[in-house]
Amino acid sequence: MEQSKRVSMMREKFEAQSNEAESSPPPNRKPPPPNKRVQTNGTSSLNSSGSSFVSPSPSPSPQQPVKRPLPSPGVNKQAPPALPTQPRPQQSPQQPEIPVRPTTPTRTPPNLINSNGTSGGSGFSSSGSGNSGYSSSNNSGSSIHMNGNSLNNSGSNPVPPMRKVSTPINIANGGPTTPPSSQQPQPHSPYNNNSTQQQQQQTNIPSPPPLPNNKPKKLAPTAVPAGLGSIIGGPKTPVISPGSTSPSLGSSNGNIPVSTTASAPITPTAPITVPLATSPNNSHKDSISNYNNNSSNATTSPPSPPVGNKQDEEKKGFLSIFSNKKKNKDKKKEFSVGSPFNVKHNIHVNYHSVTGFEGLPKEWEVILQSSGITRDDVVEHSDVVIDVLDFHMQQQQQQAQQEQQALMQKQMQQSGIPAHMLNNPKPPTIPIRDANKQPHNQLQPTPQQPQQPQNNYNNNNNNNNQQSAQQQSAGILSQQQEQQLEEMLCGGAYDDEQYDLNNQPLPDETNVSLYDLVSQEDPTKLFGEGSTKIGEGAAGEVFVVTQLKTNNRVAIKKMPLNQQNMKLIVTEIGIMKSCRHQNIIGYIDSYLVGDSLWVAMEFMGGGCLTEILEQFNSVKLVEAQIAYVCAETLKGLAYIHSQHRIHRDIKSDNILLGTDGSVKLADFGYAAQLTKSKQKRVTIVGTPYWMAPELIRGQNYDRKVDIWSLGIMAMEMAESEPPYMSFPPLRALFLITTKGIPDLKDQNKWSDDFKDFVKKCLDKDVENRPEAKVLLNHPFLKTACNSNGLVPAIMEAKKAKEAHSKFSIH
Ligand SMILES: Nc1ncnc2c1ncn2[C@@H]1O[C@H](COP(=O)(O)OP(=O)(O)OP(=O)(O)O)[C@@H](O)[C@H]1O
Repeated sequence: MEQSKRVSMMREKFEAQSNEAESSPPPNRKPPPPNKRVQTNGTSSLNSSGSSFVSPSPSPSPQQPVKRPLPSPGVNKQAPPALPTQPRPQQSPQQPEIPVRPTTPTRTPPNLINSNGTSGGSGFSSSGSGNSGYSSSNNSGSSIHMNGNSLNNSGSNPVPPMRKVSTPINIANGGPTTPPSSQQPQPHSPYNNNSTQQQQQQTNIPSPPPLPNNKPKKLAPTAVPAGLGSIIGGPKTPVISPGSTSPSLGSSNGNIPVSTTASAPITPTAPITVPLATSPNNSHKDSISNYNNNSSNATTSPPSPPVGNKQDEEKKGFLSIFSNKKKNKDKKKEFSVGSPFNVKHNIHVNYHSVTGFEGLPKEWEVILQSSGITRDDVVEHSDVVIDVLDFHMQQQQQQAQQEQQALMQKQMQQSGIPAHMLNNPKPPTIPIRDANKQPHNQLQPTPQQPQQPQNNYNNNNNNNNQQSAQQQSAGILSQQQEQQLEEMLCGGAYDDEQYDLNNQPLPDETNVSLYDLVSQEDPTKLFGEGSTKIGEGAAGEVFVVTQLKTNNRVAIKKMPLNQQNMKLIVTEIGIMKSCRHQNIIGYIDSYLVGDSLWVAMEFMGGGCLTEILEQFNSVKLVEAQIAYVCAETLKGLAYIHSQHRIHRDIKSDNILLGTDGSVKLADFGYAAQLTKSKQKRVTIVGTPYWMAPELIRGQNYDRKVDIWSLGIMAMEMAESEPPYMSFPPLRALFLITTKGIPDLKDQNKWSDDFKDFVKKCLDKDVENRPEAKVLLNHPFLKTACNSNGLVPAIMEAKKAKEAHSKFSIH
């Protein structure tokens, strides 16, 4: 596809998403606290208020030897309902399919962006450093004035300071499942000051929460778009100053009128509508148009197309690289010009014939600045740059969505109406395969889940495949299956058959609702009163409590519920519940408590693998330990892959360790179930540094993305951090995609087997990248220690951590 067109579509999509974001419903998962992965010793008690676990936050230790990533604002853990995904339309103005899952603070990526959304060195600065050719300090070109402002200026910085790098993200490239919501206040936006009374009402006064059966209404086009639309086609339309020359991003074809070129002055009283798409039928354009003009008929003669003089052709701006590729085509674009009102010129985009653009919309500047992508990169890998920018824009949009959702959630809480009831009177259903036995006396089978005995595990009888597939989608294990699972859970021997993909036919999609999955019991009667907070992530907080019946310690993850994360949570617990394997965290049950869902699971006293890696200065894993963790992780992966599931967020943070050295996969928030109708995925989900290239590019991908992430995790264990951690996420994504993964730093330190294992996991050619089951036979894994071999590292890391924390207290 032509670059200019792609840029144009990307912009269109972004603006449409920005609009959606402004009008999208309340938040999903709880935004992450400043410090994730904080182990605390605070205790609290359970109650049914939904916020019963209270635990003092640990004091941050300034003495931590290894800094883990702070949350990256632009890189939000996004949640996909993985189950069923929309294909990724290249030109979709729709929202991401899946709710945003807030970031979790872990490692600290470089923060190249200051509070003004600018950084040095990228050459994209609008202030014109003059070094790169992407900016200009010379305003010899003409200037375009646009009304409105960017997210940066409106208090919603599109690329806020980095908070966390290891933040999982999830971007579905299909349409949004997020119904638009009521209005959001527009903090500090100049629009608020300049807009009409109607605008003020719509942007500043939060509407009451929607009634249960009313689908939240999408904001009228009067909503202030969050993204570029706010600058370009937003509430205030760009006003072209007399004689201005277009620095339009897509000026060559007129697709992306950041500003338009006008051969004649247009006075502030003249209505201007800036089309955001080339298609005259583009509904998004129409909506913007109507918004701007309050009159869909207000059109005037089209302004001249971008000036195609020699200087323009020589422009060196970043986007000209794309736009110049087809510069002579599509110049005759129709512009409808409506009447502006109460116009103010807040943004000035200048174009300098030599140095490029000055005053580009903040979002674009920030994206370019933070990416660290050079002009040469763009020339060489323009497709990748567009993919990465596209990806980044969607992230920003999701970020904005999160913030709005958080606000709405707060309003709902204040109104005393449970968020999940307001947003989601009917529980969402998603297709999952509940292969597990329904918990006793809790769940009534749904119509889609006839309770029939079945054999969906290790079914070697091909004749039974069809029947088995049906049974799988129905759930419930036979006695024999139960037995097999119990053996596995008890650490019994496994055989290769259990990981055979052919033995597990793709399931049909089955709709399962949250209410089908949760227990109706009162957890406050099941667990002891004292609880200790042991962790915190984007999805919620984790506590350890005592199960009264067994006197065992169990972990409870408490996740606030709302419409956005409902699907995600259903996916997570649906998959957890139906996974029974020695290397998968054991699911106990889940409970609805107020507005929250409590998920009870097996407690892993060793914490997560990251906790060892955080103590890298004092605790270093040796190859035998790395091989052991890789092998155990692979067993878990081979198991879930055999069920046609993809974890999609494999990293040290999601590997939990027992004090006995056991290793288990956790956090299935981003897992996906492949089904007969959806055998590949396109949703972009994961955590940037661990993401496979095919996933970053938004291509069809499958379970092999987990193998890639395992390879990154192996490097993480060797070097304490994943490759490219010192780069900002966007740059890292670019490097992963274009350059692949660099070799382990100290080549002499590691065996050939280990290096080969890593290399095989990180093969960019998906076909060559081995399946989990195949990798289990890799010679490197033969060198693994046993579970006892990992225990010392777990204990040492704990000690080191305690020592640091004591040190920091005194
Ligand atoms: N079963 C468990 N046993 C012990 N600790 C746990 C358990 N589950 C979670 N934790 C701790 O709580 C932390 C957060 O848990 P988890 O990763 O599941 O939450 P999350 O909100 O999904 O996080 P993320 O932001 O990574 O998605 C983990 O890193 C781990 O330290």
